[in-house]
Amino acid sequence: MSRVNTLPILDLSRFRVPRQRERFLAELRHAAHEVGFFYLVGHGVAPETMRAIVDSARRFFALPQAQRLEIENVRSPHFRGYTRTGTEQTAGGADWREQLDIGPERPALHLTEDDPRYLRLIGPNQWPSALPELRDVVLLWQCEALRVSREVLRALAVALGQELTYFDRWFDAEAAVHLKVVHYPPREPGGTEQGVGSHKDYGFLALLQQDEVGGLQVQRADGSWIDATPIPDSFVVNIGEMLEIATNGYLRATQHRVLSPPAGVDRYSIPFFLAPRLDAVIEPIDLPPDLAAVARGVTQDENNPLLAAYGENALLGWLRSHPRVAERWWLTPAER
Ligand SMILES: O=C(O)CCC(=O)C(=O)O
Ligand SMILES: [Fe+2]
Repeated sequence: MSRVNTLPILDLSRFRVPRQRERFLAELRHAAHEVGFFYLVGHGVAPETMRAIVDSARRFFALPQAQRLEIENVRSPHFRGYTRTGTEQTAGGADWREQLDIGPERPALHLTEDDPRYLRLIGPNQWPSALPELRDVVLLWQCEALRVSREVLRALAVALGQELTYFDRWFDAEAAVHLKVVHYPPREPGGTEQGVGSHKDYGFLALLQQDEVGGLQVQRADGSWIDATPIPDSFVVNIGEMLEIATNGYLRATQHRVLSPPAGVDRYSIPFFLAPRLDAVIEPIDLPPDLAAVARGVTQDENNPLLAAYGENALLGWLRSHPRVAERWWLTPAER
């Protein structure tokens, strides 16, 4: 097999043009099966919307630390809010990035002991009082990212021989979103190069807006890395673990990581994650025989078991990546 050096580029607008649709679907199927990662253009998100969120990110991370810490995620049982540099854990190491985690705008539920514990992930966001415009900018961007990623998911359903709306059974548009506004500070002399450690994403798919700096890398099957060099006005899309499970490994959830920018350079990115409902139990898709014949089975990683119930899977990920929130709100005294 030839060795790919760049990620494929897909133009989503071709999905809407009847004459181009079959060809687009074949390319999408190939990219999602072989690499699990691709650039997306023709998505229709206004350049101003993409620019506004990066501007807001710069302004937020330039606030005095005391103002960022007003909305620190340790104040939220729902893992929402600001994470300081070096406190998030991935692949057993600390990530050299700070971020704002934002989910669906919903009130917390009144829960009893008998409810599944992952329902406590539902709850309000925290917004910075020093930058009130951030909320509107982020919620508009979130709305667009949801529209685009749902269209990609629909295209994937068709590419897998299913109805356009196949994935809707596991889906609740109001609940399905999570995004991060991320700042990767420059590498420090003698410091770590781990912007974020190697990992796969949990949900159906991720849609990433990155600035012009670069640093995202995607792992090939032989363990080497491809640079996801920034392409202006594009998103980077990758397959999440739930699609790997649903397709018995026909689609690939690929390991990826970010290397810290060099001295003097800051990187900003906004990853968006499209997820099933928390209570969804993902079942295998009845794939067409030619696709089923080349499904590789689901990769089992003992550090990261793939569980069928999405909410439990997501919760384990949150607990692992944010130990301070876990300790404060989630672990019993015996577990601490
Ligand atoms: O910032 C990036 O380029 C990627 C971030 C990422 O993979 C993640 O947060 O899951
Ligand atoms: Fe990721």
